[in-house]
Order: sequence, then structure tokens, then C-alpha cells
Amino acid sequence: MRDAVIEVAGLRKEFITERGESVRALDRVDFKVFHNDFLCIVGPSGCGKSTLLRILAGLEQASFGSATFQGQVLTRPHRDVGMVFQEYSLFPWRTVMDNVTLGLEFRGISEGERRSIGQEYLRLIGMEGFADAFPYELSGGMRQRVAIARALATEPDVLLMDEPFGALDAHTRILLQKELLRIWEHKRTTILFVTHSVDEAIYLADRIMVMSARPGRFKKEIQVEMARPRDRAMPEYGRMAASILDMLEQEVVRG
Ligand SMILES: Nc1ncnc2c1ncn2[C@@H]1O[C@H](COP(=O)(O)OP(=O)(O)OP(=O)(O)O)[C@@H](O)[C@H]1O
Repeated sequence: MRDAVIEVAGLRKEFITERGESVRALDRVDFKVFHNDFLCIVGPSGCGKSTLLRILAGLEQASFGSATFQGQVLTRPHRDVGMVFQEYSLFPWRTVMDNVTLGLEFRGISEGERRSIGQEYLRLIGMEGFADAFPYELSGGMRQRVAIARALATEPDVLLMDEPFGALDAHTRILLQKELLRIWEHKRTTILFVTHSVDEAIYLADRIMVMSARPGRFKKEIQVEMARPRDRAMPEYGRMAASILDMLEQEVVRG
């Protein structure tokens, strides 16, 4: 039996609003993620997807149940769990190279070594000529590539991605999906990827978790067995998309 890299058991999250009301964002969420899995999470708006990733990133605490990484309960950010947000979240005053190597700087790695690792990741994302550029000089797609390179440069075991391509145009989005798959195959990272796009989930994932309306639970797990690179024109692709969209619609109506 393989050991789970991430294990979530009986997870519940309640927020107390400013008016003192309790909002149950997640309830009884259970799942395991194994090494080099590519798991996509889809669900209706507000069902707790971001909350779940934030708990796994150690940025929020579970109200009940547990989330563990390699057997350790996640109570704060872990150096081997990286996160990429929807907004590029680069530091505008730092160059591309200095953004990519930020995590290495925190770890006290020497400047020479940082630059050499930084170059490797800039090559990986096809941006080796942009080391000295500043974020304002880049397109949205380039900025998001830099955010991915920054998350990867510390070689995390797990990469949490919260709708990372949501703000991009359709063409750039498809390009980055291909790049992400190439990086995932090359680096053998484990990826948990939240998306609103059913098409994107089918293109990327080994497994898709469909969440219910709030409080979010895992309603259905779908294995995607089509060979990669996946062809969106395949009848199986369309059938899977229609079935997931149908589930989501039911949840939106129910919610
Ligand atoms: N800090 C907070 N305080 C109170 N309620 C919160 C807080 N953070 C999230 N919530 C509530 O928890 C629920 C889940 O929010 P979350 O952002 O995780 O959903 P989501 O599935 O990522 O939504 P979307 O798809 O629209 O981005 C929502 O009802 C939200 O209003």
C-alpha cells in the first residue's frame, strides 16, 4: 500500500462572521492524495474550495477533524507544501529572478546557488531571458508562470494551486495547462488544483473531486483515464464534461 502524502479526515471548517453568525464552509471532508497525483477539485461557488486549500497550506485551522502532510498535522505553512494563488502575488519591487528565488533566500541559500536554481526554473517556464525584468513589464500569463516557478523553486513535494489560470485569456490558459503538465511529469510533484473550469479539470487531472454546495463535501470522485495529451474533441471528453456539469448544476440548484 502506498502512503498518502496528504490525508484529510472528517474535516469541518466553521467561520464566525463579524455579526457573530456561524458559517459552515466544509463538513465531513475525507480524502487522500498520493505521490505524483494530479487532483482537481471543482464545485459550486462558495462551497469551500479555497478554504480547503488554505487549510492544507497551513493558513487556516480546521474546526474539527484533521489535515495531515506526511503524517504531520498541518497547523502552519510547511516548507514542502507550496501554493500558487489566482492573483499573481509577485512582489512588484523585486525582479523576476528575485521573485523566483524568494523562498531560497528565506532558507539562507547563497546568492550564487540561488541564481543557478533560479535560472533552471526560468528555463523550465521558458522565461530565461526575463531574469532582470520587473513584474509590471510582464503579461498576465508571464506573471503567473513566474509565480509557478517561484512555488517550484523550493522543490515542494506538494503544490496547491487555487484557480491559478482563472485570470488568463483562453489561449494563454491552454498554453499554461500544457506547460504545467510538462513540469508535473518532469518534477513529479503532487498537485492539488482548484478550478471553476470542468474542461480544465478533465484536461489536467488523474482524479477529479466534485464538491457539493456549501457546506462543501466530496460528492463524487471521478478517475480520468484518457491518455495524455488529451484531445478535447474526443467523445469521452465531452461525455465526462457533460456529466460533471450536470452534477454541478444540481448542486447550484440545491444550494
Ligand atoms: N474568513 C471568513 N469569514 C467568514 N466566512 C468565510 C471566510 N472565508 C470564507 N468564508 C465563507 O466560507 C464559504 C466558503 O468560501 P471559499 O472561499 O472557500 O469558497 P470557494 O468554493 O473557494 O468559492 P469560489 O468558487 O467562489 O472562489 C463561503 O460561504 C465564504 O463566504
